Amino acid sequence: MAMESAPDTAAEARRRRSLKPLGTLLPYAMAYRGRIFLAFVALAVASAATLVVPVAMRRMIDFGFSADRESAINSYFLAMTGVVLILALASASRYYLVMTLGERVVADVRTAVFAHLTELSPLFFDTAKTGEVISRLTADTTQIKAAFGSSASVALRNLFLFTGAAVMMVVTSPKLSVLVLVAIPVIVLPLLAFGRSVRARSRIAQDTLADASAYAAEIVGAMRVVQAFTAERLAIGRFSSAVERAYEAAAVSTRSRSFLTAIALFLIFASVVGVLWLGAQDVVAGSMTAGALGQFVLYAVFGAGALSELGQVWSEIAQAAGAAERLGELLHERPAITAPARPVPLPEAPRGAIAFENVGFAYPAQPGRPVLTAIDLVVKPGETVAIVGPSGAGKSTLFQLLLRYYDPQVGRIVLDGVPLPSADPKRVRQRIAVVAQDPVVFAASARDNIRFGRPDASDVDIEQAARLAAADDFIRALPMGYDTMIGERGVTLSGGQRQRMAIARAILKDAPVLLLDEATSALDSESEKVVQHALEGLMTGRTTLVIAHRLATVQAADRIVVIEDGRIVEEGTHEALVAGGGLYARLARLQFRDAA
Ligand SMILES: Nc1ncnc2c1ncn2[C@@H]1O[C@H](COP(=O)(O)OP(=O)(O)OP(=O)(O)O)[C@@H](O)[C@H]1O
Repeated sequence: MAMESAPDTAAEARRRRSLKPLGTLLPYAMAYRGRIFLAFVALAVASAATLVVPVAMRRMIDFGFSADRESAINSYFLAMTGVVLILALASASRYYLVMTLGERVVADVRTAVFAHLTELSPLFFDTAKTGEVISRLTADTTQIKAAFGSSASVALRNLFLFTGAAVMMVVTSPKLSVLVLVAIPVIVLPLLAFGRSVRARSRIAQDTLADASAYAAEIVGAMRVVQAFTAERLAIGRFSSAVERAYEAAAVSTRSRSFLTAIALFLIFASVVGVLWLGAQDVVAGSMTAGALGQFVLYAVFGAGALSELGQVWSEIAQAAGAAERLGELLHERPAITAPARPVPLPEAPRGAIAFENVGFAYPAQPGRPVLTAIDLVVKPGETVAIVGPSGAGKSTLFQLLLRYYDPQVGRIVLDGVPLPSADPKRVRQRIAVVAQDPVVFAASARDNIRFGRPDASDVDIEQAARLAAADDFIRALPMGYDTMIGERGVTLSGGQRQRMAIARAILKDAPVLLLDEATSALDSESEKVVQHALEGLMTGRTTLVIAHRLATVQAADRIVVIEDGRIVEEGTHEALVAGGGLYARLARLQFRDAA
């Protein structure tokens, strides 16, 4: 990943140079075999046409320029034009075929990686850096596009050209070819040695740039906070020094690149001049025609050009191999939670019966710290259970386990008679509707935001759900009603409005089990009443677990479960628990507004 800035170790460098990871992409490319074949044909034709040009030139020099051969001149030039036309058409076809192939393959890879991401468990996203994942999806795939598109075709074309030019050089003049053969290591070896250090420097430049972008992304997401603390100067200072570091690294890398260019140009052209000089002696001595020398030099230039382009392209392809490797890692990441080979079907006619049996759990990120201990909780179909407890007690974790984002290390959870690990997690989640404390709205229309609850719902269903959730009025008042874009790049909704959207979503989903995480802060008492009313409608006839922050909720619940430090410490009705004078009585006094 471009983000990592660890220094290159030898093993790392070896791995980097291996092209094996590109194999990951082979299946994606092979879906377009026909196009690859056509690209090869175009490539071969273009290379052959290029190689014909020096021969034609030699003939013109040696035989063409004499007054008595006027018609021959005409036909040579005509033939040349024909060759050049073929060259142009074949090159254009190759370019088109190869570039669209790159775009096509990368589009498929992106979709595959994204689809795979949606399958991964929350455990992966607990530890993965969002920026890094996004960079794999965008930057790494772009590198692959370059490799599949331009680089691969440039490499192949130059390989063709180099081989052809080398053969034709030997055919034209074996003696000069031997000289060139001696010159090649003199040119190539220093360039190779120097090229490696240039690559290392440009990698450092890339990494520092990634650091700067990561910092910018973080600040852009938190601009309000930065401004609230008037920390703009601090932010600018840190960003500009990150940018400066990136500039310094880029300047160093560019300096060594320019130096490399100078050396390469000098060595290559000095050798050409040398060969030309030796050849000129032969021409003077009469052992070689001027045309043959011209032809030879042209092939030598073609060959050298091809070789230097191969060198450049090599590093691009190696980079793409690195990118492919990182994408491969992502694609091979297995979700921690999967459906068993033969999942036990949940009983039809869902009842919504939930049982936590002696559940003990610690988040995989902190295995040594139990968050839930010995939780025994049976919730009957249709029952409403309020969960109360201090912050960090483990209330939301109960929901996460029920949704099977994680598996408990001890005990088990049973839904409608089926232990969760025996069932298909997707089927389990289909039976559960969630209204989160801070509901997410997507950058989509209000209608599509609600439709998220049930993708096949009709517009009528959606508006019905919105009415029940007391969201219909405010949605209709939006500039374009249900078609108003909300979320990022759209209308910003208030906390209470977002909650009602989420409730509408849950109503639309019409699942037998409802998980509510009440928000206290988002609502004023007026909208609280509206939301409460909407929720009551939603809760009837469903099994409901609600993390309760409101007195009204706990009073309406069939049962209250009090959690402290991951254990159930009290259980009963509001009145019984207040009378008991335990933790709940204390919490109730402190926590519930208008409790007095
Ligand atoms: N994804 C996670 N990875 C690691 N630890 C977590 C994760 N989510 C929560 N925790 C930890 O688990 C503990 C219980 O968190 P949980 O969210 O269940 O508490 P809560 O009772 O819902 O609190 P609150 O009322 O403040 O939302 C906390 O100490 C928290 O730091």
